[in-house]
Amino acid sequence: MDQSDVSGDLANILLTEEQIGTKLDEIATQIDADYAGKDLLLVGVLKGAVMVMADLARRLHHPVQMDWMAVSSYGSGTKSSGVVRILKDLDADLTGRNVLIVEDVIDSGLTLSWLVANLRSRGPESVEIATMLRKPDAAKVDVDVRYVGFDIPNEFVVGYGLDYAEKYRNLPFVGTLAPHVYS
Ligand SMILES: O=P(O)(O)OC[C@H]1O[C@H](OP(=O)(O)OP(=O)(O)O)[C@H](O)[C@@H]1O
Ligand code: HPA
Ligand SMILES: [Mg+2]
Repeated sequence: MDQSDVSGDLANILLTEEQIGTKLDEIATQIDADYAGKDLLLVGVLKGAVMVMADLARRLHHPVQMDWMAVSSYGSGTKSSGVVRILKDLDADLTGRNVLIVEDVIDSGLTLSWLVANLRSRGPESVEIATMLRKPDAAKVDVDVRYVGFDIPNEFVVGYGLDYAEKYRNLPFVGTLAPHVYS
């Protein structure tokens, strides 16, 4: 998709590519310190976390393994259904592992609270969360998050992995959509 094709669809740019990169540098430094000398398995949640996983993992000075899960609660809409389905499970056995879930956004929190409980039941040493975005005003359940990029307003956002009806994931920044896109 040529980005000029979607520029008319955006109402506002919330986070620039540069702001995202600076924040990832900070989070990577913290993760390196917190997991020094420890095994670490990064679990990316498809598809939204692809960008943050790729950019964060490359900033770590730490030997990590990477695995992926696909769960879906949003389908093609802008509201969580609250029903989480596993579309693709992990390949890795979590027994005794330090797991860091990597997410693009925590909105209602329903996906992550379900996922953390699911992964904790598999016998890991630890399960923590790193998310690029969090919407405090949208929280329906409390989720304990170790690493947060940005707390953002309760608006539907796209870009940097986040989609609306599978579009806009490849934008290098995070923005809100113009109202005409929804109608
Ligand atoms: O906190 P919640 O309200 O549960 O929302 C967060 C989840 O919703 C999005 O995934 P989505 O189901 O849209 O799948 P996708 O990553 O493939 O777009 C996002 O990537 C999170 O996984
Ligand atoms: O704001 C959002 N944008 C895209 N996908 C999402 N999934 C949960 N919240 C969002
Ligand atoms: Mg989505």
